[in-house]
Amino acid sequence: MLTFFSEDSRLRRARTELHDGALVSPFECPERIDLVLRHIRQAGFEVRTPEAYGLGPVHAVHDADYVSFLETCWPSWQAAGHEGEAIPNIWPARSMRSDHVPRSVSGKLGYYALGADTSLCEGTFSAAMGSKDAALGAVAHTLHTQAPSFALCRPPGHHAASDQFGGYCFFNNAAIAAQYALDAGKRRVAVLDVDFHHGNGTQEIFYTRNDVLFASLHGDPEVTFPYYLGYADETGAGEGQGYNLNFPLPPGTSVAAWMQALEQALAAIQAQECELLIVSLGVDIFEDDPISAFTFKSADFIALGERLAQAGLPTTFLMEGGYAVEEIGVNVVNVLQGFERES
Ligand SMILES: NCCCNCCCCCC(O)(O)C(F)(F)F
Ligand SMILES: [Zn+2]
Repeated sequence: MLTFFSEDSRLRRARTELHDGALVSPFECPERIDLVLRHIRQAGFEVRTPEAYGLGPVHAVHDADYVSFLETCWPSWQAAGHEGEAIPNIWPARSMRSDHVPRSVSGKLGYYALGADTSLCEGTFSAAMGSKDAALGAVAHTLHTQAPSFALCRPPGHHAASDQFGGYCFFNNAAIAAQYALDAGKRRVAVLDVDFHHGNGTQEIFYTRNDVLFASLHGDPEVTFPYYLGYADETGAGEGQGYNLNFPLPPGTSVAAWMQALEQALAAIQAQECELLIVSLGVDIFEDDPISAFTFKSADFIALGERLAQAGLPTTFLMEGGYAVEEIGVNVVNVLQGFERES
């Protein structure tokens, strides 16, 4: 399967992540790229550098002030004399106001941040630009040829909302790709999120719209990040009512139960006559993933790819999560090869 990847993805090399009360080396590290690329190349997939699509497709999804913040935060943080990486420690929490963006970079940081797990640092903006270009290159290829494609997106995107970063995400690659497809003439696009964590950002971006059907299978937010979105009663609003489907599943969910939820998601995608399928492919549903709690074995990823091919839609896969265990490369390629064999 044709793979798109931008070397700019390597430019974000955060040193710290606030995890379980300590600053640790980030789980979402550049080495993930090499783990996946090695297996992609062993599988014989062509790897193509995408063209630079600029900020237009980003502004079609994200607010301009948020994009400007991402571009200027790191230099502003350094200019303010802060020693460490840019990590928020105050938010417009419930008791505060959120109709005003403070002038200070510390105030802006909390305003635009979902949480404190994602440090901003040198190269973050450039890497996010490379990541969304890979997504755009892949979806443009699928739109042009009907053939499936894969974008090795890093950093990931599905937690990024219209004006918020977090969960290792800055630009919502899946939303940017979906909007690009709609602008290219598709009447309805399905975004299927199979990452262990709920795609809160993708949900927020399309929540009141019926031209994107968002379906997500994920760890129950009662006990799983991002905790505050991803419940089954979130079904869309206004014109989007019925076009948002959440399938929260308890930690330890069997693959059989997970696949049953997938059947429901695919039935809805078929019923709503979607013309393109974008898969937010997180392979952190793997049984050995260090920060997740589902039970996929590597062979189950083949079955996942096969089942998605049976949906019969032009399909673009975008890399989301999956952490530095050797198997993430095997698991990604298993999905893509399973899909290709079944197509
Ligand atoms: N103790 C719980 C710590 C949770 N920390 C943040 C987890 C972020 C997951 C990111 C992801 O896997 O959903 C993505 F696909 F975006 F990369
Ligand atoms: Zn995840």
